[in-house]
Amino acid sequence: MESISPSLLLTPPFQSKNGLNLVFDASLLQQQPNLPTQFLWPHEDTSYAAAADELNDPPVDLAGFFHGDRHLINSTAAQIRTACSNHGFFQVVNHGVDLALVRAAHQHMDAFFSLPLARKLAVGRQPGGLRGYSGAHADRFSSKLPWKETFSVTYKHAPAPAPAPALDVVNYIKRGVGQDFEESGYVLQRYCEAMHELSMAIFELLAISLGLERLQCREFFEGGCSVMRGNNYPPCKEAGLTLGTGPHSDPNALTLLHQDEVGGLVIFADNKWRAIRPCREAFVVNIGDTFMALCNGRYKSCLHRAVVNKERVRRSLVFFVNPNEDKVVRPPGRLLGPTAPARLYPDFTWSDLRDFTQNHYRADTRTLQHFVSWLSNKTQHYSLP
Ligand SMILES: C=C1C[C@]23C[C@H]1CC[C@H]2[C@]1(C)CCC[C@@](C)(C(=O)O)[C@H]1[C@@H]3C(=O)O
Ligand SMILES: O=C(O)CCC(=O)C(=O)O
Ligand SMILES: [Fe+2]
Repeated sequence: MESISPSLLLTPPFQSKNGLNLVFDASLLQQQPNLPTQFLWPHEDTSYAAAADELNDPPVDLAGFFHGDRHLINSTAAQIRTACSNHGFFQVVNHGVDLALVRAAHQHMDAFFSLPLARKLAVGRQPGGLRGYSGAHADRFSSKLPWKETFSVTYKHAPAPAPAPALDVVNYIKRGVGQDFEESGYVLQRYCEAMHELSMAIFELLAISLGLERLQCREFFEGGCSVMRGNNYPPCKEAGLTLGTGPHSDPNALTLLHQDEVGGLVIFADNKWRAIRPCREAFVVNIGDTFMALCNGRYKSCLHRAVVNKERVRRSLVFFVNPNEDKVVRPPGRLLGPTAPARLYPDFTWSDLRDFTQNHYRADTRTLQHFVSWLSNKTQHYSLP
């Protein structure tokens, strides 16, 4: 804490129980002579990311799937099978999502992040919860802080014959941020609906690619509560010493991400860290730990991180798809059986894994393996960095 001036620390009522919290105000932090030590990441985490070559996998074109062309559906599923078996990452184009909606979602997130700090903190994430504002996660961790602020909302899909469309996102934003953000609420609600539709299409392709019934994965994930998050990564003079998001795999099942034109997403593929060149028309798709467990390790959960830029703010929109919290994650019979490998992971529910990452363990590159040992012995103690 010595390197931080008192104006950079939160004062009551915004302080958390565990004492002094850093204020994530990037322009004030940048006036410090050195990057505050809380934001330093180990050299082995920052060095590879900076030197990364680009990954040049061609994107997956979803046009054939949406036109119902059987031949193209099979070749698309084969392309997905290869990408997911190798590194758990691919990008999709011709995905049917209106690019004007994507642009609007970025703009409304920008408007939120431009608010005075006090208004953002008023909708601060509650301990253990997944929605709300967070500045560098400084309320949860005290070292290796990510150079970012995030705003997250939760979204549960209301199936078609519902009596009235669920407006959870609109209501949360109106109540938490203010009536003046009602329009943002509607835009982000529509964005979540579009992401939900796209994720269901991808689950169909994942099921085909695994040799399952086409609707098997889709049905498993219907009714889950997803999280939509805006990440705002301000510029950082000492970008090479910190990270926007540290190395990790996503604990949820599937992640759909849209990065802006600045770039900064780096994934681990073919034994190397590889930069992902931004593509306005594409969504990045990552397999997460829950899907890896569900398919008994056939598909890898993607290791990735985000670097920050020296001059420019970078933004990304992320949609984390989860199963319903009490659904048991167990590979379907077809992925087991006499010729398939034995079970790699025990049964668990998303609520177990969510609880683990929110209350016991900071998600990183080894979340799933630590989770498995924690499950077998819940008294095992983890300390947050
Ligand atoms: C269950 C979750 C935990 C995180 C948000 C969702 C899905 C991804 C996780 C996260 C993004 C992985 C990197 C570390 C993390 C702390 C972050 O940088 O935000 C993770 C999220 C979290 O715990 O809030
Ligand atoms: O911003 C990015 O490109 C990556 C963010 C990420 O990995 C996450 O939020 O889980
Ligand atoms: Fe991630």
